[in-house]
Amino acid sequence: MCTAATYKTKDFYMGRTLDYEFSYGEQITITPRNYEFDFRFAGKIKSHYALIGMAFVAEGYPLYYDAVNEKGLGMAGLNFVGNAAYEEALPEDETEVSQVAQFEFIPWILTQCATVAEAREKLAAMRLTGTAFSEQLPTAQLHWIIADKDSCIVVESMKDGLHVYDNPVGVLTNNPPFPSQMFALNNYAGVSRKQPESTFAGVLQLDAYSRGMGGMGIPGDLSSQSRFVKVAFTKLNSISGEEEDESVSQFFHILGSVDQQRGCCEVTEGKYEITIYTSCCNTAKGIYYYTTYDNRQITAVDMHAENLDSDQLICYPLLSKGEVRWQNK
Ligand SMILES: C[C@H](CCC(=O)NCCS(=O)(=O)O)[C@H]1CC[C@H]2[C@@H]3[C@H](O)C[C@@H]4C[C@H](O)CC[C@]4(C)[C@H]3C[C@H](O)[C@]12C
Repeated sequence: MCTAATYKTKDFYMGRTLDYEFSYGEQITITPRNYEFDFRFAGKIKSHYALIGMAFVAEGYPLYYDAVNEKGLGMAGLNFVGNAAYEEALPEDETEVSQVAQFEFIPWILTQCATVAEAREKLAAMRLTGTAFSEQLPTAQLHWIIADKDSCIVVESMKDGLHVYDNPVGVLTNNPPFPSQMFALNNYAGVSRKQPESTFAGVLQLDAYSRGMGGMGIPGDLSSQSRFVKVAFTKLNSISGEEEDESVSQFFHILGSVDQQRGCCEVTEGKYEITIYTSCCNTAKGIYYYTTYDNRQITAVDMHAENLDSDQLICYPLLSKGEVRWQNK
């Protein structure tokens, strides 16, 4: 499972949890402006917006899971297994629109678009193909969240075509498709951050017998639908200061509400999904903050500390070993 969320204070933040039972060896990856993208069908882009995000670099190519660009547009891919369906690639002379392989989708949008509005224009003129990166790295079944400080959309490529939905909640998890996720929020219309009132039945006077009963009724399991509801409630009720440290701290608490602990979700015999990493990107400043399962200390990489006019990828391996800060020895 995975969860993505956006958060706005003085700046705009976007991030995700990556829940899985193994890691591909992903790294924080900065793609500077002059790294040449050689798209499978859409040709080369030599000069473009710079990106920072999490990617598995294969054969020198950044296979992004989530990223933001220097203009403040962000995007993340989350599993959509069983529902994702892509187009067959057509010969060039049989289509007028750009064909983009699913593994190229994040760089295709983020190298060229500064806003969600511009991304929408690209989406209206493209076919997303199921082309695999390689035999060893087959097609990933994903859907995507794309956001800037003003709006957020979800893109789902399904058997009946490419859907682009407004996302007023700024949250995405996995299955079912986004409209069903949104619809499920109706079941929680009565939930409140306040202590519950006794409205169960007129003949009964029920007691709010403990503090902390705000949010009563929100699901707590790790299913995708439940995480959607939980993180939407947490994010939309979230209160924090506006400063960077307060915003980043709060963001990790929002995604922490759906953190996945080893042992709770067995995906195959003896294999457990865990939150491998959690990210939070300040989209205005190009800073990628992250924690890992064993390293709860927030670590950060700033894209603007690098030479963004270079043509070489810049990678930082995840610092995944945690440290205890002793106070008495
Ligand atoms: C497994 C990841 C999604 C995690 C997630 O959503 N978990 C939920 C599990 S569940 O269904 O709800 O059980 C996805 C997110 C991004 C994906 C990667 C990116 O799309 C980049 C390439 C794309 C290649 O086609 C396959 C390898 C790959 C490197 C992908 C591997 C894997 O599918 C990733 C890492």
